[in-house]
Amino acid sequence: MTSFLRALGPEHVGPIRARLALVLVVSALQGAVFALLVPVVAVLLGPDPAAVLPWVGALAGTTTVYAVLRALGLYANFSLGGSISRALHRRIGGHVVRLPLGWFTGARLGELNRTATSAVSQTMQVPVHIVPPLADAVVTPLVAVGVLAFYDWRLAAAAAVCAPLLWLAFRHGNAAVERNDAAVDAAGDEAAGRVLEYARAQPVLRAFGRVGTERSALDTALVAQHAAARRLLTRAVPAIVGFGFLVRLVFALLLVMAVYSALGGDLDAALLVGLLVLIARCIQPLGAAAELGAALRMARSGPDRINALLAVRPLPEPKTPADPPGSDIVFQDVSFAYGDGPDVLRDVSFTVAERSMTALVGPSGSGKTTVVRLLARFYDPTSGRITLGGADARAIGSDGVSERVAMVFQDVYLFDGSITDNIRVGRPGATDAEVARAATRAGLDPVLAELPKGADTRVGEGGVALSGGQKQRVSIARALLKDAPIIVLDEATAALDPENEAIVATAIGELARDRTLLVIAHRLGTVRNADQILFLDGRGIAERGTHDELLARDGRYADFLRSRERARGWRLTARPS
Ligand SMILES: Nc1ncnc2c1ncn2[C@@H]1O[C@H](COP(=O)(O)OP(=O)(O)OP(=O)(O)O)[C@@H](O)[C@H]1O
Repeated sequence: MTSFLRALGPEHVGPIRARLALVLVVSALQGAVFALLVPVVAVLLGPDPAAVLPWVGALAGTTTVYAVLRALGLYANFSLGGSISRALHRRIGGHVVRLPLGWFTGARLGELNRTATSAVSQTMQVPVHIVPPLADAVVTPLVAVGVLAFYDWRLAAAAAVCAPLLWLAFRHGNAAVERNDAAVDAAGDEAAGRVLEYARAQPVLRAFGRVGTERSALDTALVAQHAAARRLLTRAVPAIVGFGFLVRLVFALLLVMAVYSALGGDLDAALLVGLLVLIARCIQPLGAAAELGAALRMARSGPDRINALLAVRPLPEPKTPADPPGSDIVFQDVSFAYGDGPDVLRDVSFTVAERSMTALVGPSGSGKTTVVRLLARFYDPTSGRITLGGADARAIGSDGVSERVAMVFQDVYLFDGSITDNIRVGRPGATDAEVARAATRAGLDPVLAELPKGADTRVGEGGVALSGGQKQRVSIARALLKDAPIIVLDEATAALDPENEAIVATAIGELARDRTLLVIAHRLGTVRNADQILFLDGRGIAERGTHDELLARDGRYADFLRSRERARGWRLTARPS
């Protein structure tokens, strides 16, 4: 319950407690209605049936109050369910937008998807569909035992002795679910992640003729999920059925005792019938307790999952963000590791002067992307500091950094909307004329002229597909519109056709003008033009200098270029003077 209330947030504690109180009152009233059946039946079958009227009145009154409160509870459930799911979606959404961009990896997206859908619905189930019948299962029989005690202490004592036994069986069922539920959940996460991966990897899989799912990671994950669910069922079902059996055994015992007392003359026959009615009415709700307990246990993973997400700490943000005018970049003794992994960068220091171009070069996995992620504040460094225009990125804050830095990546995400909408992502308040100008400067006009509705043509899902070079031009148009002083550019590794290549190069030249540029360089033309090249090797900067200086040194950069030259036809010559 604590985990559930924590997930909902403090403003829901009051309403949920009130709902819980109503549930308990309704269950107790149900017990009272059952209990009143005892005197009604007993008096009706006794020597003076006319004396039943006051009991019938009490039964009718209690039943009316019970029915009204039960109906109110059902009505409250509807609005409670809706308000819980709205509150949880707001909490999750409000939190996720504050998380560092580095948090959003592929696996995390699968997790987030499950948290926003099944975890929310599981959490909603608890007060709406699980707690009310569980309260009936526990409170109603307790009231019945109280009534038994009033009429026949031996029957009540027998019921009280059996109660711990039932409790143990209930706990046993819950423990069986608890032991296996975490495994089912983990297997579900793995399968959800693999489904996403399988969908994303379709081009690669098909290219290699891997059309089916047999022997794939997805297949393994689905089989594991199936096995985990079967294990849960095979462990939990016997425990749940066993509990139901035990409940019926206890009631059979009470029935035998009651009949035995009646035969011995210790219990009035009419009262016996009344007590039998009471006992019989309690079997059904109590019998469902184990199943509901298991459902409650399984639903707990919902709030647990939401709490785990809410516990991910956003990056600290300044109260009054710094707003430096400059756009030079300084990395000062920056070290960084992903989570508990090894250092990807160690004591990295470099300066990118305002309006200059720095190229990041290095083998795959050497840390180029990590450098630009740190610059864009996807993460904060583990130690050291990064300054933009002289102010620490942490003092500028995530929003301030994002305003200053425009990113042009090779895998451009296009929303399902028009090209204009997609460019306007760069600056949502931009006018149509500004968007059109950015499109022209990014070399998009020839593309738009070919499309049926020009810039209003829908792209992305359900719309026309753009080529890699065309998408990159949309990304450049976004950056031009954003007009940020610092540009981070990840050059396309995939070869573009010569025409596209020339247009993209011109558009990038347009973007780079008067701006500070940090480029993950894959093209010889770029490294030649860079004011500074930083050659990374997976720990830090192994070499730095201009293309000519580094070639003259004939070190690792020159080696790297030679291997590239062999692989791709880069020509290794110093810049013509
Ligand atoms: N999200 C992440 N979580 C954990 N480790 C990561 C993550 N991203 C990158 N790494 C690791 O950090 C190291 C540097 O990766 P990075 O992506 O910065 O290299 P890169 O030079 O950009 O590589 P490439 O040229 O292949 O894109 C690699 O060992 C990589 O496995």
